[in-house]
Amino acid sequence: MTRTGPHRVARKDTKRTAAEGSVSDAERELYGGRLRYDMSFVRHEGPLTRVSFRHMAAALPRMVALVLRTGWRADPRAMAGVVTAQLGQGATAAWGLVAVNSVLTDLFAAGPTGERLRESLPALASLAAAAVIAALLTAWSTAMSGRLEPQVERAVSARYYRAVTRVELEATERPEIQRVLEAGRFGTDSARSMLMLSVGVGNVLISMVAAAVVLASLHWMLLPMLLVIALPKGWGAVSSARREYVSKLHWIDHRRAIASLLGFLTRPQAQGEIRVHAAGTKLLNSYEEMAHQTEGEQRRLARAQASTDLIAGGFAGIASLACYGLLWWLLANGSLPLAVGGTAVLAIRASTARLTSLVQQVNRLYEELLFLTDTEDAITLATENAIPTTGTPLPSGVHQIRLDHVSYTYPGADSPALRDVSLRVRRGEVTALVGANGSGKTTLTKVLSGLLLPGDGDVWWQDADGREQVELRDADRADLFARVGLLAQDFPRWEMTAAANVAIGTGDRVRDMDRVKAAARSAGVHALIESLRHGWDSIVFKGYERGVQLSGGQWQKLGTARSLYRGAPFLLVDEPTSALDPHAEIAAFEGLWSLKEEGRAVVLVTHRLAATAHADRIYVLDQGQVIEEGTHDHLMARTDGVYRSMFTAQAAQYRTTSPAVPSQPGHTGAPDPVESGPQ
Ligand SMILES: Nc1ncnc2c1ncn2[C@@H]1O[C@H](COP(=O)(O)OP(=O)(O)OP(=O)(O)O)[C@@H](O)[C@H]1O
Repeated sequence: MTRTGPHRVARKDTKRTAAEGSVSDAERELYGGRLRYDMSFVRHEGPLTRVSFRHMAAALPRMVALVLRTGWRADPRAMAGVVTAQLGQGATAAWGLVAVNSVLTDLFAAGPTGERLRESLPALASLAAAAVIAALLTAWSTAMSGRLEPQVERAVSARYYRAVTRVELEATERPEIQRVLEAGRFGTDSARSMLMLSVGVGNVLISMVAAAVVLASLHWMLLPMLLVIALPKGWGAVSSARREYVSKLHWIDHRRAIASLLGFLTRPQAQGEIRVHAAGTKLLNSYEEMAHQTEGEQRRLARAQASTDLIAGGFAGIASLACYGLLWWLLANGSLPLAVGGTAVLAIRASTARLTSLVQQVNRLYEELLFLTDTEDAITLATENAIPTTGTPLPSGVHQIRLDHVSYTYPGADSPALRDVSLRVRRGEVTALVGANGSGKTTLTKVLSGLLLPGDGDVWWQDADGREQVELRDADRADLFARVGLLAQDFPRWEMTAAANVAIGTGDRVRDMDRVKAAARSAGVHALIESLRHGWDSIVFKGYERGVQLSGGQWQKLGTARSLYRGAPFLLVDEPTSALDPHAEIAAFEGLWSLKEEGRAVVLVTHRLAATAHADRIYVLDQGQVIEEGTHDHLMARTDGVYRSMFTAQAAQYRTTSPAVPSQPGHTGAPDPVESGPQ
């Protein structure tokens, strides 16, 4: 949205839309305008603000069908119970009205009062029975829907999350898919709300239909009368609901901006700058301004709301007056018995009171329907883009991965991240990937691990002599993933116990604490965890009971332990030592080297070239291409080589006698890079 008006919002400028007027200077300064999510649920703003009662009513069958289907799938008995209770409540409402009519007929009949009261006793008993049965049915409906709602929510959430976690990684990189998948998250609890609202709507609708049927059977004129009163009430309720919704929408942007801003004030990572850079003062002042702006917006909305209510109430009053006039005329000229008139008044009053709640609930039902539709769309899209669950199993003795002329371009990227890459990763070897930032190393590990499928070229998983082989696209991906251990640069830090953080490396397999401890020992983090007051049960996040704060390096060791615990034959580690101290780093590399001795394949992405000196094979990447390959000695022998130049530059930093000052650009002047390199 572009804005050309002055920054300060003039309060009296009533011609401005609510959206434009609700942006404060602070929001413009900190967020460049309204703080909006880049998600497709925002597309519901239009439909929801324009929607008419007719439109919503037309969507009602679809909503009901969706709720019934979801409920039936989750718990057929509870669903049947809810529907039966609802129908029963409608029937008792009709029965109650008929009983009221009988009571009034008996009371208004000719004869002595005592006799008339006695005459009305059976009808009164019937009325009481209807009330008791209605109460029982309400209780039953409450119990059944209470049992059903969480099941419905779980069913939809599980379907959604199962689907989105199976999507091909590349598909999640495409903005158009990512948006749909993300938007689906907001509808997972809509099924539950829809069920709750449907019960409410069903209840009101059935009792209103029952009232209409009873009234029509008493006198045909009573039905149009009910409708005439209902219409202005309905119009008023739709307008109020829509206004309320628009107000909520404008609040959402404000609330989001304010919450984001206040969140920083207490976020641990921001505490230093909040104090030292006075960022806290800036944020607090901005908060004051934004909150002030919001209050003004709220006042404006409240005034508009009051006007709408006044108009709706006025029309409803006029309609009621006309209807009661008509009723009076019917009673006066004897077309309607007095008792029927009394029943009509009671039915009309009860129905119109319910109407407002009906409209509000249908409005919310419609809103939830849109969100639930998003979830269903996300599930469909996720299923279409899912990693196949079938495929050719890998050869039992997989020994190597061979890449033949592999290229890969990220969706939306202008240039490929990998171009024509051919290489081999063998078990019993350490393969190092080196290169400048952005040269494609991480992307390559994603292709090697089967997370990304190349656009061109093949990735073969082969046995030792290459006779048995399966190409990545044909492979059973679950089988393939089972052979891979990953330590990504940005590996997840689960807010769980230390033990869970290691053992989560094997999914839902039963945790083996001996192996957890062995992996931690190899990663150099065992002693630290054992020394904690709650040991392996410590939650490795501060702020929880038993919570502890780990340093960056300690986390990296825990991440390494996780990938080791997996025990996979192909281990891909991306910058595993970037946060480690020198001794820990040496120990970590020694650990990786011992894995090679165990017959595993280690793919090491690192900028620490001292470590790559011992790798069996080094691939140097530049702008997605392999530009050099070989052993350390081989690469160092190339006088004009990129590897040699990088190694030399790094080694020069370790010379303590004279600092590394290149005599000319691109040349470090290091006399003997191998001897002066980090050890
Ligand atoms: N998810 C992504 N979407 C689009 N482009 C990406 C994505 N991830 C990486 N790239 C681009 O692909 C190229 C290679 O990135 P990659 O992360 O593989 O490099 P790298 O060699 O691992 O870098 P570094 O040493 O900084 O970790 C870069 O130009 C990067 O901008």
